[in-house]
Amino acid sequence: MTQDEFSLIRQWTSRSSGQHGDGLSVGIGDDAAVFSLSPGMEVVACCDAMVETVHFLRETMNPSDIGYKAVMSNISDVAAMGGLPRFALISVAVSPGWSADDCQQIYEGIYDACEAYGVRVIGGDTVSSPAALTLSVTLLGEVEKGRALRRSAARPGQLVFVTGQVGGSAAGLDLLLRSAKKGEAVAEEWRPLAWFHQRPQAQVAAGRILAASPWAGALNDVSDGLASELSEIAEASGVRLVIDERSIPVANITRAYAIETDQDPLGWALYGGEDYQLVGTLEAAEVKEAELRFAEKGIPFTVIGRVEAGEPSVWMDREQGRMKIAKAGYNHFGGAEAGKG
Ligand SMILES: Nc1ncnc2c1ncn2[C@@H]1O[C@H](COP(=O)(O)OP(=O)(O)OP(=O)(O)O)[C@@H](O)[C@H]1O
Ligand SMILES: Cc1ncc(C[n+]2csc(CCOP(=O)(O)O)c2C)c(N)n1
Ligand SMILES: [Mg+2]
Ligand SMILES: [Mg+2]
Ligand SMILES: [Mg+2]
Repeated sequence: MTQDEFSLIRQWTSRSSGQHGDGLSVGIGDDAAVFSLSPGMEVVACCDAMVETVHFLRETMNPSDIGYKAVMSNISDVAAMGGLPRFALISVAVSPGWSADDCQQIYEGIYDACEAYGVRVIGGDTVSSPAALTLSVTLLGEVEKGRALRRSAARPGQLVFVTGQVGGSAAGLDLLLRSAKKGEAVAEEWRPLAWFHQRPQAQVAAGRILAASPWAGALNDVSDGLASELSEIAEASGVRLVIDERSIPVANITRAYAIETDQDPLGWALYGGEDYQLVGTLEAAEVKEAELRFAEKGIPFTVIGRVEAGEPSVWMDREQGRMKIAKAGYNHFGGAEAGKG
């Protein structure tokens, strides 16, 4: 870095300059930001970090992808509460090897994600780090008082659904790592898989449909893999979830890549993670209404199973019979078998 901290911050956050109004009374440039929410709303707050070598490598993500995805994973957590994302605080720890221009690119990605979802960057922190660039985002959103959607609201008799498609991000990571190993660019035909990994899109509109409905149950977002997220719902709600293997939505290109590389797309869907789709439950009697609401917004919506009374657990019906799904998936301290590679 050739510039000082303060001029760097000004440069990186230039897309925030001149912002005020819409609830924001003090933005970047003071000791803290000051804002207010819309009347009748309560705050939804979350934070998620991304660490070099754990969440990304130079080979798997461009700097702008890193910024974009750090914001998107947080917007996804707000979506998983049924909330509307509003404001972001960005903390960046820059290690040697990352230039001012790399950081500028990270911020371009941050602002691209924020602008696509109506989020304002209102502050953050900038520090140096001896190793591993780390980006931590705090997202503040809002939801109508009492309407937040919890993991604990699944009830026997409800159906289990997922938005979009799952397993694509893990397939993309596999593709990116294989290409990097060979020292080659990603083949044109598989490029969409890389985008699933680098540029996921949080399902805010889906969360908002659910928060407004009287038929929504539990909700979670897919960061660690379907198996892990479903297990969290089962545990928090004290119910058994039974999933039908054939109904899990996996994109055609993900299936084709699995065949080409002789891998299991179901493994990516269950244990891969980082798809940032929403998975949840809803009243069975209202499934037609739900399908209509999602179709109106062009959001893919698939019923994948049902909620039953029983020991908190997740089961999957397959051709070979019913099997129990372990709470495996990405786990930061979970050892090799827990989906870390
Ligand atoms: N270090 C921490 N201190 C306090 N609370 C934490 C900490 N880490 C996680 N939590 C809280 O634990 C709960 C679960 O967090 P977790 O990170 O598992 O969920 P998530 O963010 O949806 O998943 P992911 O991080 O895989 O995207 C959240 O309420 C979160 O705020
Ligand atoms: C180089 C590289 N290796 C592995 C992965 C996979 N990965 C890392 S963190 C995570 C779960 C979500 O993170 P968190 O739980 O912190 O929100 C997953 C699936 C990756 N993205 N890049
Ligand atoms: Mg988290
Ligand atoms: Mg989450
Ligand atoms: Mg996680």
